[in-house]
Amino acid sequence: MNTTWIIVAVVAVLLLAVLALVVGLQLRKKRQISLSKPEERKELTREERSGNYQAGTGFSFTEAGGSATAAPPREPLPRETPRPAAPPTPRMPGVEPSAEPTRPARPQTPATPEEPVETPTTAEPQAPAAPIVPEPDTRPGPTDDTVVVEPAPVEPVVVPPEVPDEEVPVPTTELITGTPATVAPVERIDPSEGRLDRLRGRLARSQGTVGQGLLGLLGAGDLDEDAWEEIEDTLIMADLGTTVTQRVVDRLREDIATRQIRTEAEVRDLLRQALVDNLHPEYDRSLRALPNDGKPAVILVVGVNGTGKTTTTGKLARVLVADGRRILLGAADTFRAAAADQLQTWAERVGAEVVRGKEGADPASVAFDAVARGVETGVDAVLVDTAGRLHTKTGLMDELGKVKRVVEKKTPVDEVLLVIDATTGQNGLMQARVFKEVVDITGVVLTKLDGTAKGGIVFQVQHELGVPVKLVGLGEGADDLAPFTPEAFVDALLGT
Ligand SMILES: Nc1nc2c(ncn2[C@@H]2O[C@H](COP(=O)(O)OP(=O)(O)OP(=O)(O)O)[C@@H](O)[C@H]2O)c(=O)[nH]1
Repeated sequence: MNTTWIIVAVVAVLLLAVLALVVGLQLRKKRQISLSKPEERKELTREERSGNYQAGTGFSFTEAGGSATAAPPREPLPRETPRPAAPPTPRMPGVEPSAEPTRPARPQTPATPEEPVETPTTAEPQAPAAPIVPEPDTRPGPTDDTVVVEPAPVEPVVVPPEVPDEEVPVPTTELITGTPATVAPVERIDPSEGRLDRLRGRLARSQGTVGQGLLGLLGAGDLDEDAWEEIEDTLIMADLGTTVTQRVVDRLREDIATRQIRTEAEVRDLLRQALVDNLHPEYDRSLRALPNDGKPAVILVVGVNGTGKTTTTGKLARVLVADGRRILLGAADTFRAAAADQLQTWAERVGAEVVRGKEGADPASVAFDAVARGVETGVDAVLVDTAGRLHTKTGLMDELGKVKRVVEKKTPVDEVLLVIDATTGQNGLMQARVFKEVVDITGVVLTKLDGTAKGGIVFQVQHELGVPVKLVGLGEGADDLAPFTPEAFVDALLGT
């Protein structure tokens, strides 16, 4: 009897062990997702391999109006992205690509900038609280702080600042030369419409690492914990940051589990959608660059040294001129004379006036004069290029705040565009945080996307600050500026 019971017990234990083993194996299998490879993998075309940053849209400009404020508060991400309506197609003459403008050669050292000596932080900088002592001016002509330069200068006129305010520097003589009439552009400008199409391939390097890495992992077959960890690492390496990375991965895991996804193509679609949705396609990315109520739109271009502010200002001027707009450029970078020269070259090429200050002049004064001049001459937009400044230097950031406040004594600032160099990665986010606090940025221009294997900083800046990326720089060429669209960016990233 006893022996029988023992045999029964042993058999029962054995049965239980086998059962546990089977259940364990089933559970493990469930956690792994096997993707079936498509029967025949379609060979990518050359264009598809080359980055594919290709939205067929043009730039979107809207009327100026009211003070520049940051983007609308973030809302919860929609699960399905509604395709945004195509922005209105700008008026464009049929023109041909132009050559790149000549500019003074200078070393490109964004990380270690030629930075002005910081002004004292205790008091608001007074007129010319010059960071450097200007060289004695031996040139003939005006000795004042601000001049307007035109292709064909005429009789000088005196234009005093209109707003008596202690913060508005009151120069003794403010000399402005030139007439408001602009001349025809000296060169042809690339049409702005469909520009992304023509710039396809510039993100090839990004695609090479991020896109191929992710799709390689997702398409490899079993998606176990190790694979998900690798996917996370790839996203973090691409500068998406931990929060956005987690959101993307969680979303992917959930979708793959609940939607019975089994093919590589389906996973690719899910990845694309998760990335696009995390780029806030709902944000308004139009530029307030059109006049309102007879007053020009005012755009301030800010950022740290060497990110591409002057180049972006020049490129944007070209887009607006190509769109039939009259613009005026303000060279409020009074620290680096070459920057004002550079802007003047851009202005000459598009036939725009430029108001520039002498080296060491108060940038707020120059910016004010530029805007006053633009209002007086009835241009459509005034683009003010400011000096590069490290976000860590309080004095310089205070100076920038003053520039905006002073300009607003004359007319509201409609856009404050922060130019971020995409190659600087995480640092770009820190810059954005500080600049947003000081001047309430309304949009980001992400430059040098053509030269980086990352670019994921777009996700972080938008996610954390709620500020839309509005434009991207995709090269040094005069027309290598394009509107930012989330779908095109993700397609370029994934190489689809
Ligand atoms: N590859 C590439 N280079 C760019 C892009 N945008 C600007 N650059 C280059 O970056 C360098 C710096 O550009 P600038 O426009 O002088 O930069 P900045 O911010 O005005 O410089 P500071 O006035 O010194 O602060 C130049 O060599 C530009 O040609 C871009 O989108 N792609």
